[in-house]
Amino acid sequence: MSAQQPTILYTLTDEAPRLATASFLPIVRSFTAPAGILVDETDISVAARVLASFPERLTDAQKVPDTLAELGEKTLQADANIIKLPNISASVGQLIACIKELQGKGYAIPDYPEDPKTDEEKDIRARYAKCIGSAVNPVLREGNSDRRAPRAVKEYARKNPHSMAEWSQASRSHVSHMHRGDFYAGEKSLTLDAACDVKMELTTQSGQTIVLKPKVALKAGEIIDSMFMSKKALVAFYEKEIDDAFKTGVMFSLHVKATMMKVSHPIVFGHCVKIFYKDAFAKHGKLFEELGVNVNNGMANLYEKVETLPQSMREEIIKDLHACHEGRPELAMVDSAKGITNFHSPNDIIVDASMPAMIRNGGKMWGADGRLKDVKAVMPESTFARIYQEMINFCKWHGNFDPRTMGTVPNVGLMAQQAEEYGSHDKTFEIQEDGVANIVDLATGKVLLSQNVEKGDIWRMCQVKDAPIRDWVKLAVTRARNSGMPAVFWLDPYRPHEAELIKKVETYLKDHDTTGLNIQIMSQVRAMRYTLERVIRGLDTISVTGNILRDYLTDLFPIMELGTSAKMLSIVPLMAGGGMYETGAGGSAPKHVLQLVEENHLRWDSLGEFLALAVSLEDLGLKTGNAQAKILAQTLDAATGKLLENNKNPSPKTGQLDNRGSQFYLALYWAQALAAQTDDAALAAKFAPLADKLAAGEQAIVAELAAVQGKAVDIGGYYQPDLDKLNAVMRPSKTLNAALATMQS
Ligand SMILES: NC(=O)C1=CN([C@@H]2O[C@H](COP(=O)(O)OP(=O)(O)OC[C@H]3O[C@@H](n4cnc5c(N)ncnc54)[C@H](OP(=O)(O)O)[C@@H]3O)[C@@H](O)[C@H]2O)C=CC1
Ligand SMILES: O=C(O)CCC(=O)C(=O)O
Ligand SMILES: [Mg+2]
Repeated sequence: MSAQQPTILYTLTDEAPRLATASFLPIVRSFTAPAGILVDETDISVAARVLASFPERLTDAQKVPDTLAELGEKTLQADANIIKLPNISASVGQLIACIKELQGKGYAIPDYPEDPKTDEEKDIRARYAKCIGSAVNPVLREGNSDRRAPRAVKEYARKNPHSMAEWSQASRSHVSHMHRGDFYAGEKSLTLDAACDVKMELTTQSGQTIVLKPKVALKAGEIIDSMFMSKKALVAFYEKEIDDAFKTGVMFSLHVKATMMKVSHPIVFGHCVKIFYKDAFAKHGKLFEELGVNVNNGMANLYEKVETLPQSMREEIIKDLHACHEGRPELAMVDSAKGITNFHSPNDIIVDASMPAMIRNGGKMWGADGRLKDVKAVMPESTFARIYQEMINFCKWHGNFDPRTMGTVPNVGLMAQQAEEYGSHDKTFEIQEDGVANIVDLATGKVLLSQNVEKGDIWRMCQVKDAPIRDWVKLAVTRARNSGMPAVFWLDPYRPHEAELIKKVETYLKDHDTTGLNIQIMSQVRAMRYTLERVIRGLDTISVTGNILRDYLTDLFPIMELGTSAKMLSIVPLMAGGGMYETGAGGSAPKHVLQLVEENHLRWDSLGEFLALAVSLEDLGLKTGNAQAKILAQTLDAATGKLLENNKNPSPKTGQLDNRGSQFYLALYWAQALAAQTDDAALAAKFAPLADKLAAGEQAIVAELAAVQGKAVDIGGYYQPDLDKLNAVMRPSKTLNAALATMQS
């Protein structure tokens, strides 16, 4: 990395965004090089993170640095300017597939020990645990979150509305959540006057004291919570809801966020599978245990383990599993064509994306027969589930939203420094024995928060530091001022954690000039209702939320308004002064990779990348005084607007314009805008020849990009594609490549 040159760090991630980067980075560099801006890449893919975990097993040539840790350190520096694409938050299944692929490529990394016994196996497992789930975002998110639909994107959606299925008042779809015994029910919370160190320990009924977490350093002003989910209550809840769905003939679905809540949600998921297949587990439970089956990783894990059995036993088990369906409701499918149900893997139905998809579909999900049906959406934790029920109630009454007229709902989210539940997995435990779970001040021995727990309960501690809360309040006021929109803090005074937050919000709002601003605090359900009443009248409202609602709402509203969260502008103003620009608010779309490999068509829309790059350049211009960076930003925005106007987004259909074609049009419009601007004649002169070459080559380029489609291609790997093969597949237009090359020479 060069210290002198202004630098943008561009992340290499996984799946569709990684593919799109192979063609987009050369374009970006052709535009930034003439302005003296360096674009460095940093590989934070799951494959790179796995390799960085086992340096001692790799040859010198194979070793890779711990780029994620390096990037995490960079976020603490004032000059950080990072473009962060979505990455895989791996399930155990995905991790194992990644390990196999890397082993096949000659990397001597160890197998994933599913049931570690020796110290060595425990060490390996602990290292791999750091690669599972949402392992990247929490390291980099050293700031709060500002996500919104840019005006041009919203306008485009108004003029080109995506499909929205109709809602019927007779719909039987609904949300079911626990009403007692969940994390919400018994939460305790406090704000610390002074810094201290605490431990988390369990005093069992038999009188033993087990230290679960020896030390957590807490700062003054920090809010901490202790909460638990009762296993007994959870299991009873599942029994009741499965039974209810069966009796009333409605399809059953379970929605969790096992990527982010990587310790608690696989357990919550596993209990549901065990209850659903209760009879088969009663009969074969012991054998499943011997086989090392862990349904917290989904039914896929069970089927895989059962494969190793002799045929007759295997057939009996499969028969017994099928027999369970008789007294059970129909299960929602992830892929009905392939027979993949909602229980296949906990990462297959990720609540922030799955619930909006269900609501957009008129409250329906796919059944095994490939038809859309009403569904019971089970989300055990009541804390946030109720917002979805409120939206469903609203849709039943008012009908589906209309993207042509609906208002917009940007979000300001409390996220920095592993705020709230999303930072809790190293402080989450499955209780081994009945007892009392205490958070204890290490210096004084005083018990700060205490819970009575039972075997199997999930107990966790969450934290949120004071500085991020102040920063969040400031960001909310700034966004309200800059946008002129009302801002609503979605905070529930009946929830102890949020009651503590409300006190702080009320205090810190006084630090700002809020004259003329409409800033309110409402519980989630009221906030949803208030926002939706405005939405259908075409009015805009900022949602100011904690970390989980940040995640949920920034998929929910964009999916209603724009058809996808990929078109969101997603900024993380880093607290140390730098900026991280996330691309979109969605994921990495595995289906897109499959289509590319089978048909050489990439439907991924890089609009999120275009939007992020523009704000990244704008910020770089402001902070380094590089006037050309500002011009690059303005012209890129204009080019993105033109791209939308001219409908040059990728089509999902093979044979039509895809990601590569869309990127070409962006380059054409960007070069034309740069050539046409009059603020910097030298820059205009540099880009005029490129604009001419791209305009003259349009037909040839589009034809070259279309000619390759329709055939299978090999990119040399899923988790670690072969770079030569990837570049060849993603950059098939000789005319475009030659034009871009003239800018870097
Ligand atoms: N910030 C991050 O790093 C995040 C990472 N993830 C990870 O992403 C993976 C998949 O998650 P999932 O919940 O399925 O969500 P996705 O957002 O990947 O997928 C939902 C659907 O949205 C559409 N979509 C999303 N982005 C784009 C885009 N840029 N262009 C076109 N269409 C898009 C696709 O629809 P269609 O198929 O119709 O084209 C896709 O199938 C998981 O590994 C998850 O952990 C998830 C969220 C955020
Ligand atoms: O990190 C992840 O797994 C998902 C992040 C996410 O969904 C979000 O921030 O919107
Ligand atoms: Mg999300």
